[in-house]
Amino acid sequence: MARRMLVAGNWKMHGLGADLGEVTMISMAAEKNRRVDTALCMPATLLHRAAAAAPGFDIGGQDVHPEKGGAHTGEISVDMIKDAGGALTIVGHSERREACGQSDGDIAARAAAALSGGLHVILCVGESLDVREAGNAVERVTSQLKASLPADPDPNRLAIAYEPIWAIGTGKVAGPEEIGEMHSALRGALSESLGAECADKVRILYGGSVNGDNAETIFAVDNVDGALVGGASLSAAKFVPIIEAASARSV
Ligand SMILES: O=C[C@H](O)COP(=O)(O)O
Repeated sequence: MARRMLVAGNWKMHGLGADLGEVTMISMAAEKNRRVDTALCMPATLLHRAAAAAPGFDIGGQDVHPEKGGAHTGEISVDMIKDAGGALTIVGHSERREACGQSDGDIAARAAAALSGGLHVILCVGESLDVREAGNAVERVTSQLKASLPADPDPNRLAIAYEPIWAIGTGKVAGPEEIGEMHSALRGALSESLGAECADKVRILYGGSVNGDNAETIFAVDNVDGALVGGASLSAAKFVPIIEAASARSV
């Protein structure tokens, strides 16, 4: 089936109020490219202001806690993201898995809370270089996905992001064959876990050094339904060409 492309940016620990002009410019470009869905996942300090500055697309968080509230220093809840104008959140990013020791079960709980609270979710999976070089990438990442999936997710509000850890922020991009093999395997894993009809609706994004020069090639790969973009999402000059490449695929 034809799935709408989604191009999501992740600002990670970047961005001050002075950078909101970039969000406004990205919003204007998103409004001109309505064939694709566009989103920016912001640091918590900018969620509210970015949502106000970006009527053209969705603003989201970079992680979410499974509980509604409580003594969880440094965390953010579903209601806090929504209250700030957010519509989605990332869960399971490799930088959060590593920094916070999050298990696959933790990720599933975070995704479940976000979906039941009405947010869209981008659930990240990906292998280290060691695993890739040992030839175990597909097995590891499909297992990671199955163990990180929430029960009975709404497939229209769930996207998976395949992010090989060795490609994040390194300038090394997985080749089209590697991406195609992994995305096909992830579609299969979704089908085994959720059933074919549900799996067919879930978007699978690629993330890892995506930029305006390589986006067209990546988006041409089967089962690639968009991108999760880090560094190149920080400026309109670098992010808008990726949105336009997705839009060109969606004609
Ligand atoms: O969340 C985004 C990914 O970690 C990719 O980051 P990158 O585009 O800077 O490689």
